[in-house]
Amino acid sequence: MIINLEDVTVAKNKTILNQINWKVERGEHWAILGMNGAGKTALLNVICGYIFPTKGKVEVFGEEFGRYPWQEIRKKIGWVSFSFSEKMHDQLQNIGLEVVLSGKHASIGLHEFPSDADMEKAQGVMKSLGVTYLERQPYAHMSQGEKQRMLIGRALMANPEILILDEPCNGLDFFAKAQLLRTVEQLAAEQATTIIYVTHQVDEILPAFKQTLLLRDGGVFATDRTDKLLTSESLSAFCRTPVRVQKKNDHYLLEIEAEVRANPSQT
Ligand SMILES: Nc1ncnc2c1ncn2[C@@H]1O[C@H](COP(=O)(O)OP(=O)(O)OP(=O)(O)O)[C@@H](O)[C@H]1O
Repeated sequence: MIINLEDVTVAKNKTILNQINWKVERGEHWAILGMNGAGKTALLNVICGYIFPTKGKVEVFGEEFGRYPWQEIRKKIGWVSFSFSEKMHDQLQNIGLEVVLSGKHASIGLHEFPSDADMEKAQGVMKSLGVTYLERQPYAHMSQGEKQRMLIGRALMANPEILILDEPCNGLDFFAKAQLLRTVEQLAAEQATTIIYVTHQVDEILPAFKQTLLLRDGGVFATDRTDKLLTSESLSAFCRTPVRVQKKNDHYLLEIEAEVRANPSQT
């Protein structure tokens, strides 16, 4: 078990997370689907030890929160967040290769001359993400989609045992999104790393994410195999509104029933 949450509750002036139970086995790939304000970020913060649970037990890599130095746990987790890409001001002048290399020590710039082995690894990571062409390009001049892939590369440089992709398609146009999803799909197929993909969007949940957690109002609505959860019936209950889910070319598509009724040609 790589993550084990038991009855985790976080209460501030309101209940943010409510009795979360969730178990992740090493090597599994999970999607976390939830609307705005469902508690996705809070849940990630609990796992990474930035928010203390009010009640319940948090175990990561078999260690219990409160009984183990969590900075050691964090070193083994790569959390790639869209909001982080906005905060990378210090990386702006760095070229792609330097951004990826800096992930080895989770630093902003490069403080030491990289070894040949590190260079080789960074180049390998960039190749696997399809961004070799960005090795010499300043981060500042990259598109949003390229920056996102660069940040994934940066996280991979530290050999994380858990890779968290936190809404990585935010702000991407449909082409960049398709490209990024292809990269994620490939990553999930090739890497032994446990990947957690956090999203609002059903169509981003790729076949490689075989397990899904539906998070609603700070609580676990359901956890199960993705193909069992991403159905019209279960997502209608989850969304509290009739929706229709279809699978096309391995992608799930969700339509709100009212829209379908307004345009019967789609049925
Ligand atoms: N420190 C805090 N104090 C009080 N309320 C908080 C705190 N942090 C988060 N919340 C609230 O908890 C709820 C869950 O927030 P969270 O950011 O985890 O949601 P989310 O699922 O990540 O949403 P989004 O998809 O919009 O990013 C929200 O209603 C938020 O306002």
